[in-house]
Amino acid sequence: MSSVNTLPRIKILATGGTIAAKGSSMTRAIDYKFEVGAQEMLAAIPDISQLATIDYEQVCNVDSKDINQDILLAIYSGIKGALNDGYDGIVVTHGTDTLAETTYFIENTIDEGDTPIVFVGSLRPSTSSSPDGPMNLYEAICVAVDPNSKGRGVLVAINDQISTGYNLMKTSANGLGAFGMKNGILGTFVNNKVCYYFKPTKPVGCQNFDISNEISSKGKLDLPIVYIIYGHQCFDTAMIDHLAKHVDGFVIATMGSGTLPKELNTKLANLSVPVVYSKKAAEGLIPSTNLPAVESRKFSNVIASGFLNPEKSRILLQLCLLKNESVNSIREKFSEVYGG
Ligand SMILES: NC(=O)C[C@H](N)C(=O)O
Repeated sequence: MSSVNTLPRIKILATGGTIAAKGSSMTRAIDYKFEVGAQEMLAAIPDISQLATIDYEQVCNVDSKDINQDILLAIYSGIKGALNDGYDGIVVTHGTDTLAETTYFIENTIDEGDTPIVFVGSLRPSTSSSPDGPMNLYEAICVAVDPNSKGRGVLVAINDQISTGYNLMKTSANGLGAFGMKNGILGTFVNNKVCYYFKPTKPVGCQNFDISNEISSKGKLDLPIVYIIYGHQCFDTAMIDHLAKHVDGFVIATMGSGTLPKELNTKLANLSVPVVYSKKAAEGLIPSTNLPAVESRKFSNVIASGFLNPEKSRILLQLCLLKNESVNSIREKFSEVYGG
């Protein structure tokens, strides 16, 4: 009698990160090499074959600090391809340092329909005395096969926590609980059981940019150049004049909730490129009412980031500029982030 395999089909896209790393000893958590491929990662969780039929693709094997536009596009194309191929779920293995940038980019550029897209990484390399990667990968696949994961946008499974990729933020440079942000935690695990706290919904402010026309026939994407500036005491505004020659836009991490020294405000607000006012603080938001002279619209190039931190503001501004949006339309997109 022939048996029909009815297990969900999952596609793994492996990109590297600590989850794919080997260190020189079991206590060494830096200076590792990215030597673990998708096949070896899956070999560490043999029980997964009872839950899903898995195919994999090695997109690259790098530290996430080295993810550039070409790799970002390769991840985007890998996800698009897996969606076209009708997989039931997609899991992307990725380094944690820039995980939130990739998940935010994918959330805003891919409409996943009913197919869960789940990112996963680890804080310890595979050679650690107790690596977290295998369990994190196992749980990410559990999320990808769970019907309750549909309609929630891009998800992240790390350290027994399911989060939205949109709100994700690495809040600690080390430690298993490195993704300790307050907003955007959707659920947890008990063993391999996925438990959501909420019914499916997408985070407020998700955009849906169709970038397919902007990808060249050679498969390249040239995103506009946006620099992030970090506000601090004794800021030398001459730096802005120098940088402004090279950019299509700026994001400024303001000192508080939109506050900057007067001289810096005046400098930024007289530039011909858009400037998004974001924040150094991990939590809280910048409403448009906190922008300099917003009532009179005197400074027409300044935009409030809402809840978005500088990295995410950079990506949203890049996508808006890629689509040649006016400053007013960019401001609208940012205001959707907090309903402002
Ligand atoms: N835990 C990690 O994955 C950190 C690593 N440096 C990366 O982002 O690739």
